[in-house]
Amino acid sequence: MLQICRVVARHGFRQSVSPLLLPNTSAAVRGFSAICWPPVPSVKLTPEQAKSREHLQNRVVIPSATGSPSAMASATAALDKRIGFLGSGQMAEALAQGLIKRGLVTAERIACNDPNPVRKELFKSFGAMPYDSNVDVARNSDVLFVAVKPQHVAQVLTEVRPVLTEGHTVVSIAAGITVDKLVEAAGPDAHVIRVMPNTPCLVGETAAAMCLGGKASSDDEALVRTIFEAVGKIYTVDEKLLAAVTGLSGSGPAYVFMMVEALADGGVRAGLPRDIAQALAAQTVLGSAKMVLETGKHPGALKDMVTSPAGTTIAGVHELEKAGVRAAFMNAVVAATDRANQLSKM
Ligand SMILES: NC(=O)C1=CN([C@@H]2O[C@H](COP(=O)(O)OP(=O)(O)OC[C@H]3O[C@@H](n4cnc5c(N)ncnc54)[C@H](OP(=O)(O)O)[C@@H]3O)[C@@H](O)[C@H]2O)C=CC1
Ligand SMILES: O=C(O)[C@@H]1CCC=N1
Repeated sequence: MLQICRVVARHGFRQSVSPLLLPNTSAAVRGFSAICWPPVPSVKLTPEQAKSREHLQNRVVIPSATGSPSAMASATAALDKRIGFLGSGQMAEALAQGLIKRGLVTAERIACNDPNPVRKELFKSFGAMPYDSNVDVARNSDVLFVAVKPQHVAQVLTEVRPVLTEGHTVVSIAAGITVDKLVEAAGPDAHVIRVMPNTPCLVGETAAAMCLGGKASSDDEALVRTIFEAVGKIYTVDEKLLAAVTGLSGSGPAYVFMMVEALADGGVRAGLPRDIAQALAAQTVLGSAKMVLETGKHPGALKDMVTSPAGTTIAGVHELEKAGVRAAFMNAVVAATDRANQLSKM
C-alpha cells in the first residue's frame, strides 16, 4: 500500500484526499485499482528510532505499523488478476482464504490443483476453481503460486514451463528453493519472485519477505507487494536473508502457538478454566505484539514496565531465565534457518 501511495504521489494526486481511488492506468501496478487508506503511513518515530531504521530505508519498504485489522480491511481493493495455486495445502489455503476475506480477489478468480481430491474439494467449498492439472491452473492464472513441498517445486515448474508467458508472475513460497533453481526449472524468461510468508495471512496478519529473480520487474514486485499487503506485511530483502526469515517468521507461528498453549496450561494449572486461560493467553500475545509495533519501544523496556520491584512478574521472569527461554527461542530460529539452508543445497 505504501508503494501505491507513492505511485499516487508521483502521478500528482493529492495525498490529503482519502480514500484515494487509483485508476487501472497506474504504471507501477498492472491491472490494479485500489482504495488507498490511510493515504500515507503515519508512524511517528523518535529521532533514535529513525536513526536505527536508516540502514533499512534503501533495502526494504517498511509498512505502516499503525494499520488495525479494520483499517486493513478497508485498505484492500479488487485486484484485476487471476491467482493460481500449484499445490493446495496448508499455506495455499491460508493465503487463498486470507485474500478472499480481505476482498482482494473473489474466490472464482482463484485456480488450484492438488493430487489430493480432499484438498481440491476444500478449495471448491470456499468458491475457488479446482483444475485437473497444473498446466490448466497456469493457463487460468496471472499470478502463479508454487505452493508444493520444496522437493516437488522443480517438477511442477517444469510441467507448466511450456505455457508460461510474459504475463505470468511466478511466486514460489517453498522454503529453501533458490531463485536460481526456480529459473532453471521455469525458464530464463520467467518472472520469478520468492516469498517466505506465514500462515497468519489467513487473518490478515502475515509477516513475509520476498526477493526477485529471473525477469521479475518492479511491476511484478509491486503486484506481489499488493497481494501480501492485503493480508499483512511484506519486506523486500536480499535472497541470502530468506533462510533467516524462514527460521524467524516463516516457522515462527509454531513457536508462538506453543507459547500460547503453554501459557494456557499454566493458567489451568493455577486454577483457570481452559477456555478463559486460552483466551487470556492469546489476547496477551496479541496485545504485547501490538505494543511493540505501535509504541516502537524496545521489548526490554516494555518488559520492565510490567515488572514491579519484588512483584509477581519478576518472579515469573526469573523462572523463564532459569529455564533458558531466550536461548531456546534463539536456538529455534537458528535451527530452522539452518534447515532452510540445508534445503537449498538438496
Ligand atoms: N505451512 C507453512 O506455514 C508454510 C509453508 N511454506 C512453504 O509452502 C509450501 C507448502 O507447504 P504446506 O502448505 O505446509 O505443505 P502441504 O503439504 O500442506 O501442501 C503441499 C500440497 O501440494 C500437493 N502436491 C504434491 N505434489 C503436487 C503436484 N505435483 N502438483 C500439485 N500439488 C502437489 C501436496 O499433496 P500431497 O500431500 O498429496 O503430496 C499437498 O497437498 C512448502 O514449500 C513450504 O516450504 C512457506 C511458509 C510457511
Ligand atoms: O516447516 C516448514 O518447512 C515450512 C516453511 C516455513 C514454515 N513451514
